[in-house]
Amino acid sequence: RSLRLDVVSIFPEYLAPLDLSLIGKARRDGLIDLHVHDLRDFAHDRHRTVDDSPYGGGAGMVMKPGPWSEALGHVLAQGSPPAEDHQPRVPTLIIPGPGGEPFTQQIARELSEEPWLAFACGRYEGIDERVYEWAGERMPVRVLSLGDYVLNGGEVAVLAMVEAVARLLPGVIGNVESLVEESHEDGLLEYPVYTKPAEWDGRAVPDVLLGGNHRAIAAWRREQRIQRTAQRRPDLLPPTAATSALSGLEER
Ligand SMILES: Oc1ccccc1-c1ccno1
Repeated sequence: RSLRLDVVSIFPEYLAPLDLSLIGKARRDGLIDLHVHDLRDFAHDRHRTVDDSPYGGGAGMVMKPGPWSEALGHVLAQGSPPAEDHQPRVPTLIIPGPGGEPFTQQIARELSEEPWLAFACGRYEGIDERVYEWAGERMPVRVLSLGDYVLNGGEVAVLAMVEAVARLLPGVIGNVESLVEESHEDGLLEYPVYTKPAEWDGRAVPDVLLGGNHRAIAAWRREQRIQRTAQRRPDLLPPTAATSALSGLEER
């Protein structure tokens, strides 16, 4: 199964890291087909203008609708005529933004099932609202946020989302078992990990991990995940589990 990715940005070189390491190998292996488009190629005035001052006043600049509709129209055109292997003719468009739905591992899993994703990287104070309407009439659109903080643009968010999605594709990650016991895979944070030497800086590795009792190791790791989640991310635990896990901590 291969994933087609289209990214539209005024800083296409920002997406260069996608050529490296895992994603780069996945591209060379044909698992990912990445196309980065420069939004300015779709701004036809002499200065290739992509932004202008906001109606209603206010600070900053807003990205103009025209170039976006041309760029996204160009992306859509890559899907017709219908691909011979019955790929859907439209991508799911992801628009990163601070006001979006929180991007989670669950959403990464959903997106990794899609054959075609497009990403629109907004800069400045955002993209003219009519672009969201225009796009929503032509393809599924999801506005997603990496977290509750402000970036200068969507490129960093796209790098993170593409990595989170691509690593779930079969064949991108070598050992698939590492995909199972990681943070957020089943709603819990990951357990602490150790490697040689068995004693370092006067600090020992928990005895249970040095023995061969795999049942005891699995139980210890499960307990660590629950405790660590209760300490750092009680919001991930159902209320009763959070308090009982924490009360277990207080007694120690
Ligand atoms: O702050 C942003 C500006 C543009 C595009 C995305 C973001 C953002 C912030 C958090 N997640 O995405």
